[in-house]
Amino acid sequence: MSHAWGYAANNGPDKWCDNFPIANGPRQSPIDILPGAASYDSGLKPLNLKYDPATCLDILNNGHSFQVSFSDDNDSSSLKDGPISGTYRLKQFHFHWGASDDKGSEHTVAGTKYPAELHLVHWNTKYASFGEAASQPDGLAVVGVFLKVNLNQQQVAHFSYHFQGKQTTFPNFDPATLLPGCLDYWTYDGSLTTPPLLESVTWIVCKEPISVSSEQMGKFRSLLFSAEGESECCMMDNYRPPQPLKGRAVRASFQ
Ligand SMILES: Cc1cc(C)[n+](CCc2c[nH]cn2)c(C)c1
Ligand SMILES: [Zn+2]
Repeated sequence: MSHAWGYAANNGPDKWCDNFPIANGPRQSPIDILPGAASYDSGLKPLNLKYDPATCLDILNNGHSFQVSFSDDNDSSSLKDGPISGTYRLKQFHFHWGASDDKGSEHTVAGTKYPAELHLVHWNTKYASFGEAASQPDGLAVVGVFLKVNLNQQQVAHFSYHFQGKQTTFPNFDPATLLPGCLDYWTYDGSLTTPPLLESVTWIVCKEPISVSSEQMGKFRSLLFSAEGESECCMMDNYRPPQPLKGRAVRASFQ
């Protein structure tokens, strides 16, 4: 039977180790970030993010989140500097969110959960492809951005791709509009937060959240885990809880 992992009681994060034993590995994500325990590293460079809206391809409800994908056959949309060396190309971004505004982020800050978290997934161009990079310890760099709800905040973007498998073109979206004004960050070595949970991610979590409207959160929660024709199951609480730090250092780019 194929791995039908999800976020329900019968197939959710507590069950993933049955098919993906790395779930209990030494560098799993997300984590609870303790600002007081993070060490300021003056050697960390500012993030150098360059995004070209022309590389934006499509938006897909993949049954676990909705994902906006980018063409990655050149460095038009890429990440350099920060904690990484070399050039990492943007592959996709997606979100994780809760059923209510008191939960939804994957990373937490001294136990604080945000209503949602954006992940911008980049892969190391020292490898031939995203797929190959995803299996290497320095293969991926994911920029995490917390979302907070600001009443009557304008929409982040009009995503409403309801059913699993629903895909449509999504031209000229500029992911830079999703970045906070201040790019101070925490960084640590971690993993994908969904199966296959590969331990290949340099995490870069921005300290400053971005604001979304409560209407936008409502739109997220109107998406469906289920495919057309199946009994409808609203997509929400699609987040993995924090995992043991297991001695890892968390560094801060700011004092
Ligand atoms: C090869 C690969 C497979 C998957 C499900 N993902 C997404 C897993 C994920 C979602 N949020 C954080 N990690 C990535 C980034 C790479
Ligand atoms: Zn994610």
